[in-house]
Amino acid sequence: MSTDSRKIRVAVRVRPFNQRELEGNPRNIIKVLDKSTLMFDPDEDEDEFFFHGVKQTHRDITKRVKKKLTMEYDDVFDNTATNSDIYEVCMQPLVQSVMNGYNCSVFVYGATGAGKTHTMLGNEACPGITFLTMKELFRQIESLSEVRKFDIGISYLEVYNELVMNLLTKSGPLKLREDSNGVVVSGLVLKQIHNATELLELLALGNRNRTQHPTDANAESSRSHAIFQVHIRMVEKKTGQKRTVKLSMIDLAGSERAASTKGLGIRFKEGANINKSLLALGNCINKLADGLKHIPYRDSNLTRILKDSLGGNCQTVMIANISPSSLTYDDTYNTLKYASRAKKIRTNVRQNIVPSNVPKEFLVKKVNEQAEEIERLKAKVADLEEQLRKKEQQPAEGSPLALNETLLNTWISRIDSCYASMREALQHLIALKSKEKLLNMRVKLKEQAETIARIVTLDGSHLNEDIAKMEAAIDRCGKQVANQQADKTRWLERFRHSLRNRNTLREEILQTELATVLKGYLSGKDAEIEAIKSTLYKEHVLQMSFTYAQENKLWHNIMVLSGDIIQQNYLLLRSMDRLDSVTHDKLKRLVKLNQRQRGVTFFDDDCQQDRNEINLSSNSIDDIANLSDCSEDAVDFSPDNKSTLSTIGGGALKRSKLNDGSESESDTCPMQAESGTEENASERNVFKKPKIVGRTFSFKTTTSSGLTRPPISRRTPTKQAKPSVMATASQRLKVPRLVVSKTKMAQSPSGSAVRDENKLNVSDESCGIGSIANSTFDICTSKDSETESLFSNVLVESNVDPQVLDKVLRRASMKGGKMTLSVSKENRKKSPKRIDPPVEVSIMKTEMLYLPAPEANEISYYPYDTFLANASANSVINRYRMMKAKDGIGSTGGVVGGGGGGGGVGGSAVLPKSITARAANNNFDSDSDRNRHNRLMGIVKK
Ligand SMILES: Nc1ncnc2c1ncn2[C@@H]1O[C@H](COP(=O)(O)OP(=O)(O)OP(=O)(O)O)[C@@H](O)[C@H]1O
Repeated sequence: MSTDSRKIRVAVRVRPFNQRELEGNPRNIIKVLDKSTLMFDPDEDEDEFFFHGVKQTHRDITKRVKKKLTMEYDDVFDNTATNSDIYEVCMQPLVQSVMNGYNCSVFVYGATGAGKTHTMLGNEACPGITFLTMKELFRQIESLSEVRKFDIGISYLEVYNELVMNLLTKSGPLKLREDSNGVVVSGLVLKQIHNATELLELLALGNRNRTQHPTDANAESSRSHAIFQVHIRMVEKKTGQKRTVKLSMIDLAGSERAASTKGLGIRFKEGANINKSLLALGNCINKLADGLKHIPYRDSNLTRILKDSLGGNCQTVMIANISPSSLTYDDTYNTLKYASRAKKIRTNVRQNIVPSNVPKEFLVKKVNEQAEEIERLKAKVADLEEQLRKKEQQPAEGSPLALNETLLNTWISRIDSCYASMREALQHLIALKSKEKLLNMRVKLKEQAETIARIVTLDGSHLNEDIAKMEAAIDRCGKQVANQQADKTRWLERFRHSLRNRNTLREEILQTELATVLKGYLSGKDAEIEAIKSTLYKEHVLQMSFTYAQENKLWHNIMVLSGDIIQQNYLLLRSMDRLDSVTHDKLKRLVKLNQRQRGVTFFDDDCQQDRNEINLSSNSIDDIANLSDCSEDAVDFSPDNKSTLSTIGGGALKRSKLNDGSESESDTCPMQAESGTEENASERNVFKKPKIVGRTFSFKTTTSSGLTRPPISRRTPTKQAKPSVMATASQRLKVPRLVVSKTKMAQSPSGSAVRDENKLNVSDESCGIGSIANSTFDICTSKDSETESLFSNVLVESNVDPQVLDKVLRRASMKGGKMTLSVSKENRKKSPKRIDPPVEVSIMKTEMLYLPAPEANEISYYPYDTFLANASANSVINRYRMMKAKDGIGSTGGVVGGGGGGGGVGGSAVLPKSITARAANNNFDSDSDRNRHNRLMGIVKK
């Protein structure tokens, strides 16, 4: 139901001079200028006056100065206008509104004898607007009778001396009350009419009952306010929609001053009441015109009845009747002023639709339709808002930001394509290497089997045949390896080519203004490559482990069967007393070997050379399983690259099984091949597997050149006060170290005592495994919480029986900067009390945790997830926009959060600033904060 705000339509009707006025030769004070304008108190038309033939222009100073007020209204009717004219202009539109369901009202205002009743009721020859309106109303009702059902009831009231009377029944006074529909006259019974003729009869009846007294101004002066109301109820036959409307036609009593009526006694009193109600009406009109909220409708019964018409849900027309005679100068002037004020009043009009008789189904349907409409509009609004938001976010075409984004997208697609080709080459290369390693391992295992087959044969009849089969299988493996060499070389070349492209691209990017943003993206791409590599390594190791496990199972069965046969033969020979000393010795050695396998094996220094030989052999099982020679580490961690673009920690740690750092494979690592200068190689950080000195638990860092590297603790911003240490640290890979809490003198191969703080001396052979158990080692000499976190996930490898080792590992714990390896009493009982040769234990895996590098040339390590999240082109663009917004682009340190190393890893910008900042200060509120930080920053080295 729409509500419309409309002004009151104000018309002014000027009646002709009546007989009395004409007799008094009055002056015309109204000059109608056009259909909406009149002039009040115009100049008089004067005859030209000539004196001695000369026109006299001087004014008659005895005459009053005229007001000459030009006033504008909606309609102005001069003295020639008929009631029909008034009806057509003012009332016909109202009739249409009534039929559309709007309340309407019209009231005539003016001094006594101004023509109000004439306008409203007229006479037989000239019917008033009430009759004409009702006639038209009935005509329209007739034409709509097919689709609507109408009920029409009328009431005719008068307000006389503040009393409300029913003119049709001459009963009263009636009381007024207000309900939701507005002001209602209590006990008012509507008279039903069916045509305009019936109306005329009722109007005549009502007028006869109306209080009238002759005044000086009007012989038939109406001394009351007459209110004629038509109540129409319309019901749509099809839908049941109901409308109830009210048309009010009000003939007000004369607004003249009491003096003009020259009334005395009762006349004076009624005049005072008339003026009181009209004064209240005037107040209401004034306040409504001023837009005030409180309107004093209750000041009089007239204003209470007119409340709807003036300020409610009603289309209202006010017809101000005036006399042109100068005799009513003041009354006319007041009427015009009121009319002008009333022009400013606005009413809120709405259709009075009451769907009370509508079927329920229809209402449900309507409600559903409207609910759908609301949802549709809501979705549309949301859609439009989203479009608007996007549009606002989009940089204007041609703006520097838009241009830079175009450039950024170009760079991103170049980077994507470069890394895609690198990824493809890497995947093929690693797959080929993995296959080659697997084949080599099979060859090795078959050779071992061949050796055993030559020994374990029943009569030698099938030996040659079996050996030939094995040889053929070995040959086939060898051929497969040879066949894929060409492929391997091709993919290696492509990989190297893509690496060169990447390096060139990096150099180019560094020259651009977008370097700061793109460095982070590049790092993310490096992380992707690293992640792919890790996945492929994992698959390779799983495959190798499976093959190895199958082989072990076979060997286990062979050993069980062999042991059974040997036992039986031994007992047989002994019972026959045929056991010679040589066989007996062999059996004793076998038993001893078997015992050693169950216990812990210690290697003497004498074994070191053999061990090295094993490790150096490209055919060793360990080496075959190791794919680390496909690593890109050497490239990423060369000093040169540190100063440009750092990569993530995939290459942070390279563990070599070689003491001298040389590669065991004939084909060098592709990554190393790119940047593998000798100098770089010497700087490469290699976790060297420890030399075994007695029962030494050793762990130290060396360079590949064999030089012992000074222990490097993780650099943190809090250590920036030590520039000498930091300068070294920033150039090198940060490697944690274990330091023995009570350093003992280790035995060198030559027997001389060597002090090595990086080794844990457990040479007390009386302890055996028990010495490892419950041992506590300090983590780094300078204990600090950060170094501790470096070792938060330590795995230990040993030559101890895997089952025992496993039990030890399960009890390896870290607490307060100490690492404790412990076995339960139960396990210790099972373990041999004394073990010879010595235990070899080395750190296999640690969880390496690094903080972001605070300086441009620092290497930083970030978790894959962080980089992968950062690797999307969108995120780069978003970051770029963010930076642009902060005006930080182009500045070296503007992007990077925390340490602010612009030349470092841009990826750190994705870290929560609070964390990086606190990390930079090494200032964590709690352990959980530190752990959270470590999780964000950590990389598990595998
Ligand atoms: N436009 C008109 N044309 C011809 N005669 C008119 C016109 N207006 C009024 N008259 C005549 O003027 C006389 C007074 O008019 P009317 O009774 O309508 O005045 P009124 O404003 O109703 O006065 P009151 O307030 O005292 O009732 C009537 O005889 C009426 O016929």
